[in-house]
Amino acid sequence: MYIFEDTIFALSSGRLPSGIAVIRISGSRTRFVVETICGSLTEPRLTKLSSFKNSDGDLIDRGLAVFFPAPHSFTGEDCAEFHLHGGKAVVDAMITALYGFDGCRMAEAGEFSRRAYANGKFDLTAAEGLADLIAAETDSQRRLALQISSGAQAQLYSGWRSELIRARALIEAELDFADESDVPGSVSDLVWEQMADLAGRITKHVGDGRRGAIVRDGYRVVIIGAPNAGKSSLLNILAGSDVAIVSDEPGTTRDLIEIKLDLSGITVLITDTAGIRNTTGAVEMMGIERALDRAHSADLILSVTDLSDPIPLDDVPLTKNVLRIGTKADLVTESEIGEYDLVISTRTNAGVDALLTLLSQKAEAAAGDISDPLPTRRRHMELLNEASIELRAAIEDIAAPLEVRAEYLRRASYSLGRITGDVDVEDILDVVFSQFCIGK
Ligand SMILES: Nc1nc2c(c(=O)[nH]1)N(C=O)[C@@H](CNc1ccc(C(=O)N[C@@H](CCC(=O)O)C(=O)O)cc1)CN2
Repeated sequence: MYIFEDTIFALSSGRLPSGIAVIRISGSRTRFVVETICGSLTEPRLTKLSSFKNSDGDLIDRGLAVFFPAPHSFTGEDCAEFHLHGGKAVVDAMITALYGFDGCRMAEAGEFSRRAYANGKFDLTAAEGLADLIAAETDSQRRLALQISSGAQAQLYSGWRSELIRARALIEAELDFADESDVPGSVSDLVWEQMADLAGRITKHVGDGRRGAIVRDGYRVVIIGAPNAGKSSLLNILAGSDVAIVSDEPGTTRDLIEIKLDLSGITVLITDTAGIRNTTGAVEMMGIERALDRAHSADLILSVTDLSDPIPLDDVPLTKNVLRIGTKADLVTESEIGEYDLVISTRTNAGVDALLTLLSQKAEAAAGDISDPLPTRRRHMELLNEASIELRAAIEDIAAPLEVRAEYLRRASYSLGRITGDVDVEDILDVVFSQFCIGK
C-alpha cells in the first residue's frame, strides 16, 4: 500500500443544508480521530449511532459513524465516515474539530479517488468513469459511466496490452533462437496474423469514438437558416422557455445559443445560430462564421426555412445529416408546403412534438448499442490512435528487422498502458483527478 503522509477529510455529500451530511476521512490518523470524536473506535464496517464530541468535550452532533480499516475501504487506507445532520453550522463544527488533529487537512478535489487509484483499487479509466458517474445527468450517461467505473474499459485495454506483450515476447524469443531455427512458417508469422486481428479490433473500437462522445457529451444539433426564418422561436419552444431573443429584426441572434435536453435518456445539445445572409456587419459576420463552424461539427443540422418567405441557403453546403424544417406553417396553406421533412408552427405548436420524437430517435440511433465499452474521452482516443499507428507500423513494415518491429509493438503496448495507468502516468494524474469534486 502506498503511504500518504496526511490524513484527509472532506464533506462528501452535497450542498447544505441537507437532511444528512457525510464527512469522509482517510489516512493513518483516522483511527485516532474516530476514537477521539466518538469516544471509542466503532466496530469495522458497521454504523453506530454516536455522540460526536470535539477535543474540549463539547457535543457537535449525534450521528452515525462508520470505520473501514485498511485495506478494505474505498481508498485502501483506514477510512471513516461521520453522518451528521446536514446543517451548515453542524458541518462547520465538525470540520473545525477535524482541523484540530495533527496531520489532518481538507482533501483536494479527487484526492480520495487518487489514493484509491494509487492503492490499486481501480485503474485510471475506472476513476474517470466514477467522475462521469457523478456528472451523469441522463440515463444513458449513467449506464455508460457505471460500466466504465466497473472496469469494462480497463479490461478491454489491459487485455489488448497483454496480447501485445505476449506477441513481443514470442518475437523476442524467436530472435534469441534465430540461428537454430531459421525455418519458414515460423512463430512470428502466426504472431503477425494475431496482431492484424488486434489492429482490426482497435480500429473498430476507435470508430465507435463518436458514439461514446454522443452518450457522454451529447448529440449535437445545430439550427441554421436565413435571418427571420424562425430559428430562435424554434429553440425557445424546444427549451420550453425564452432562452433566445426573438424579434422581427433580421440578424437578432449573433452568437451561438445552446440548450441541453434529455430526450429518452440521451443528452441532446441544440444550438441556435445567427441567420445566414450576405452582410457587411463585422459582428454579424463573425456570428455567421460561428454558425457555419458549428454546423460543420454537428451530428445533425436542422435547416430552417420560413414557409411564408422561403429564402434558399445557396452558399451553405449541406452534405451532412440534415432535417429540412418548414416554419410558420400557420401562415401558409397546405398546397404551399414544399419539400420538407417536417413543418412546424411555434405559434400553434403544430409539428413540435413530432420534431422532438424525431430528434430523440435520431439521437438514440446515433448513440447505438452501449452495452459494449465505447471510448469516451479524447485522452483515450489519442492514446488509442497512437497504439494503432505503432501496431500498424509493426505489422506493415515487413522489410524492417524483427527487433524494430518488436519495438513498435512495445510502443503500442506503452500507449495502451497510459490509458489505464499501468505505465508511468505521473504527468497525467493531475489532469485526470482535477476533474473530480471535493470529497470524491
Ligand atoms: N456512505 C457511503 N456510500 C457510498 C460510498 C461511500 O464511500 N460511502 N461510495 C463511494 O464511492 C459508493 C460505494 N462505493 C464503495 C466502494 C468501495 C467501498 C469499500 O469499502 N471497498 C472495500 C471493501 C469491499 C467489500 O467489502 O466488498 C475494498 O475495496 O476493499 C465502499 C464503497 C457509493 N455509496
